[in-house]
Amino acid sequence: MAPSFADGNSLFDFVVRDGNGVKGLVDSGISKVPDQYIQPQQERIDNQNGISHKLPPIDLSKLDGPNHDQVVAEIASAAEKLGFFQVVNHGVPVELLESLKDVAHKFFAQPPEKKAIYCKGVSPSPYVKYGTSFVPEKERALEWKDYINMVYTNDADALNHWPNECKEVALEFLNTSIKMVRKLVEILIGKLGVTVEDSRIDALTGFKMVNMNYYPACPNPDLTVGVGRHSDMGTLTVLLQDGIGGLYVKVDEDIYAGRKGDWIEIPPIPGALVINVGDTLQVASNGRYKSAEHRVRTTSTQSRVSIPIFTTPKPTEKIGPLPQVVETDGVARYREFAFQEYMNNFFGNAHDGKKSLDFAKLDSA
Ligand SMILES: O=C(O)CCC(=O)C(=O)O
Ligand SMILES: [Fe+2]
Repeated sequence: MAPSFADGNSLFDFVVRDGNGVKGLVDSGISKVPDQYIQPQQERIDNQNGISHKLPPIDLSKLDGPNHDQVVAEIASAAEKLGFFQVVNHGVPVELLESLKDVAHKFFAQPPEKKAIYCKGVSPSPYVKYGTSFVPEKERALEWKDYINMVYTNDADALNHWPNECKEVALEFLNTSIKMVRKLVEILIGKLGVTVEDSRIDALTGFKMVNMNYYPACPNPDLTVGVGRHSDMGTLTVLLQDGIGGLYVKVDEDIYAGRKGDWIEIPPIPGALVINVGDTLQVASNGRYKSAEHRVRTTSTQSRVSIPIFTTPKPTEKIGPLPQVVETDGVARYREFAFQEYMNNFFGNAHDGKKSLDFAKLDSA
């Protein structure tokens, strides 16, 4: 029977506090979205006008052949302009991508009480958190998304702490992706004209987590968002999306004539992974690479899953523009900060586009 949410508090308690999530809300039999999910007009996503990102995915196997330099140039150009690109032949087995989507669906199909054990404050592990929306306490309108977040420290911890339903596949995804991430960061740092020892690459990617996002089918997709406008806080994100679509990126540079400020869809490509630049890489490159503002639409017909790996510095790491880049540019556009401070600011506010970067911006930015 559909629960009655006489006031906003009881809905919040049901969805957030008791861990039923949006999935629980939909399963309770609602026929329209509750007011708490209705986005202000300017945040709603009109999918009629969207254009699709037509650039072909970058074939990473070509890094080992005669076209190495051209592929390097494509990667750097994508990171400078859109901050988003797709890759194939990335070293992550394609069958693993299928298993990941399956286990994500299986995890969220469990009864709420099986997932709620991982809610913030009660989770048996500091490495696992299940939740809904982004920071529900701070949001004007909630996001139509449930998620599980798994922090990586080492393989043994992951196998001991992460949920049984998904730990093996999620760990293999992380371990195979991380090799590609290191290669991409090396390439991007190299293209800045900087020689950075391995340790600096470790510093930029020393903290890793895997999320599984679940977006239930939504009765009013035109009123809601799956994820609101934001950029990711870390260095690079590797994202597996399923075939449903709905991931949009804001065009910041004039890469599509006259399209600056528009949103373009990153279309699902079977076997491909999506890579996007996060705020940390924008800061480290002194603004040369762009963290991409992105958001996710909901659909009325099917539930969607996505599985991102976030690579970020360790919380204790000091982050700022790389000194050699500042020297070349003649100006530092961002200040130095401990990454923990950046995280506190990021998770202390609702999603609001690229506002997260204001925390580090200097007047010269
Ligand atoms: O679901 C997606 O396609 C993107 C999710 C996302 O942007 C995030 O989890 O930060
Ligand atoms: Fe994101």
